[in-house]
Amino acid sequence: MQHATYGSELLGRTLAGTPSDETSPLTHMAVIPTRTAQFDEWPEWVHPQVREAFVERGVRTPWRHQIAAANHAREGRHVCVCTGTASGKSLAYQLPILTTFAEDPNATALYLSPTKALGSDQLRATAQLITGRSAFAHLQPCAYDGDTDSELRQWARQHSRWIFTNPDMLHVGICSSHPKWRQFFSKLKYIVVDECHHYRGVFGSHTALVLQRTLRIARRYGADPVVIGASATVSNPAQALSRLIGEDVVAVTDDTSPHGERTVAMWEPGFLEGSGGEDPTTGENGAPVRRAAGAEAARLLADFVIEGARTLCFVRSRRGVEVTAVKAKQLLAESAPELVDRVAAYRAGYLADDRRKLERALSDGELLGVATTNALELGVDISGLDAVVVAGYPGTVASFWQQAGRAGRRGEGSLVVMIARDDPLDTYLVHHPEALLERPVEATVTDPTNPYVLGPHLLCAATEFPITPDEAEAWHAVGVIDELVVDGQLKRRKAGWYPAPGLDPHGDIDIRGGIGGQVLIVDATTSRLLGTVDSSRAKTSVFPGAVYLHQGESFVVDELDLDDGLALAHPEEPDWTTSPREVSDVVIDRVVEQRSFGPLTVAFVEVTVTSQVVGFLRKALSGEILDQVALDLPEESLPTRAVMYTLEPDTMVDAGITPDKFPGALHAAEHAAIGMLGLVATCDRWDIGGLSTDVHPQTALPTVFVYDGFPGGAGFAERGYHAFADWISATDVAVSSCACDFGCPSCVQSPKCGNGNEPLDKEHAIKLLRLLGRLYGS
Ligand SMILES: Nc1ncnc2c1ncn2[C@@H]1O[C@H](COP(=O)(O)OP(=O)(O)OP(=O)(O)O)[C@@H](O)[C@H]1O
Repeated sequence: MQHATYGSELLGRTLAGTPSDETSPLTHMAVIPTRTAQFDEWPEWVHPQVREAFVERGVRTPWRHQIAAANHAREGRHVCVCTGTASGKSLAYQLPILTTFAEDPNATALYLSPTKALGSDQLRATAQLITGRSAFAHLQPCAYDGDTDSELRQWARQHSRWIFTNPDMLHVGICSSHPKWRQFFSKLKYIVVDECHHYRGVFGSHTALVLQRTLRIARRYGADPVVIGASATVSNPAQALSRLIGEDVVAVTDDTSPHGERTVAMWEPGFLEGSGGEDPTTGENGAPVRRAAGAEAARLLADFVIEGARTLCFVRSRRGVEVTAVKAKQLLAESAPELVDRVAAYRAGYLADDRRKLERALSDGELLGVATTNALELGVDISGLDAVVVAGYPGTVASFWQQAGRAGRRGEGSLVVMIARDDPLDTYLVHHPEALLERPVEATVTDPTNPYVLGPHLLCAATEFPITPDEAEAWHAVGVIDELVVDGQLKRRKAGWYPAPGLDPHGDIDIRGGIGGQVLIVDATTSRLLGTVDSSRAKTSVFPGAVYLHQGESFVVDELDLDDGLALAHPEEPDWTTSPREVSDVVIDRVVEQRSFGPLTVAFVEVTVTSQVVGFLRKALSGEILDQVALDLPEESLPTRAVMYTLEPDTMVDAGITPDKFPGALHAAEHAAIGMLGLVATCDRWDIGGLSTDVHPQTALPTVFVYDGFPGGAGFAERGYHAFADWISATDVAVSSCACDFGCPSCVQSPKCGNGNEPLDKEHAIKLLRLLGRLYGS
């Protein structure tokens, strides 16, 4: 049994032998104190068999927040429960749903999760809860997703009263054939939207429209379902769920479950030294390179395992997971060979059975350390670990807490270590821990009015039931509908809008992939389908020569055929990674909104970005550049939205930036700002792009654009526009506090720069960012 201060002690032992001066990897430590439980009574309305089921599973008394949320749902209010990981959110929705099932033998419910794996976990938990109880004999909870075979699907439609599915299947397999689901829809009492913080960006916008279509169908069949949202980490939960369903929502946020003391450490790996010590290893343009977060994570994982701490180590990439586990095993082989077999790797693509085995192995102590991708972030009943290592900021505060939340048994201490990667946002966070530890999780950005998302859903909605004028109004869809009418896809009649004959739009929407077609990635040696990639991203991710990773296996792409939507690859494990080089242009199509402050103008604009991948860089795994390879791929254009600023050249000169420094200053400031946009919007740098120029043909001024990498936009640039002051001042702090001399990946270099990170001028970028901060709002 560990004790309350276990986390801090484990950290202390791990730090032994590292420098204690300013080169110490520990940049900050925080202690989150123990919280004791607050209980409530079982409400009168809870069916005795439901209560019995919980008591038998060890839940003798519910926590207060569970009852608060359950009461709202029972009383017919849409509710979003946002309390920590493992705070018993499932009980909050199971209570009202199971009670309703026990009272009404025809009632039905839907459970939605962003991943199939989480859906099957929840289904299993529900099945265990009700097995052998007469009140639920006819419930037949059932999964209905891409893996369900057609016989079972038919059975589920007819017999199951609780369907566990995901937004993709709800869209393509349920809403599209609603007449077959008539009985189910007409009795639909509850819809659970689990892990609702996952529905962000384009995926979130699609899911919002799927949910709104689902509610609409249920109402047409006479039902009026209550929606229960759940998430450990969503900002403004009432608003987040309300955006998804388009209706009012109440929130329950006061977590009354108990947890032990949690120590959170921020960790920054030191710079790599060359073999002689005085010849440091360098990356692009001679920049210093830090020790990789994965290597540092492997060392901590091995250390913690030696200490006997049950540890989960989150690594961003699948390959990183394998490398971290292998390295940790190598370290253990040297110092504690008996522990080598108690470390394992885990990543997406594993089957439910493997997950179960892993959960069991971790909880009974057979395994002590597991390196994983975020596949284990959601809904796996692994909590109560002694330590969690987060190797690289997972992109959102929400994910960070989701991962960190796996540490800590009730009443006992635990340790969370967040290791910074060589990246401006990671660097900023380990030096400004308040921006991670004290900041509310970021607003989930969705934009269901994006015409590229809305248009196809309107077609689906119209084939489900004709769209009424009130609905068109509520979806902010009048303009888009008019265009669909002009296109001949919708017909206007008296009662509303009808689909053109023969229209079959459901299959054209890919809820996850964004917008447009898909490119299939195939192993040409075996004809095996490895995966798919959105066609708009194919040329930057599966260009000829690209190293492509699939579930830990490495492939090199030989051929990309954009017309046929096919990328052919062969298995190969080279000692380098590849990153595309791209040239692009931005044309401003329309200014949506703008603000001017003397010589500074900041605007939210609609743009068309034209880009062409012209080659790629090969980088050694240490970060060193090996060479550049030229490519000949077609030009592409992306209509999207951007936040943009322009500055008068004279003002820049007055601020100490001479015209010869404009390109490097603007380019470096743009890169750093892209890296930091994730601080104000739920996105990472791969969701957005940028362009800077010392004279833009339309503005005739030095201009910087940061745009959404999705047709029609995804809402990220818009957040940047509205949170411009916070975003730019954090960017300024990130760049100026970075310890490098001339710019490195931790501040102004970008791993996806189309120009090989040239020119970049860190010193003048800081002057530029200061100037923006001074002018903005003045
Ligand atoms: N009132 C309670 N008293 C004691 N244990 C409880 C109580 N409520 C739930 N639990 C237990 O806590 C554990 C976590 O519950 P659950 O999986 O519902 O949490 P969660 O908030 O949904 O977690 P996650 O954030 O991982 O989705 C389960 O093992 C559950 O049985």
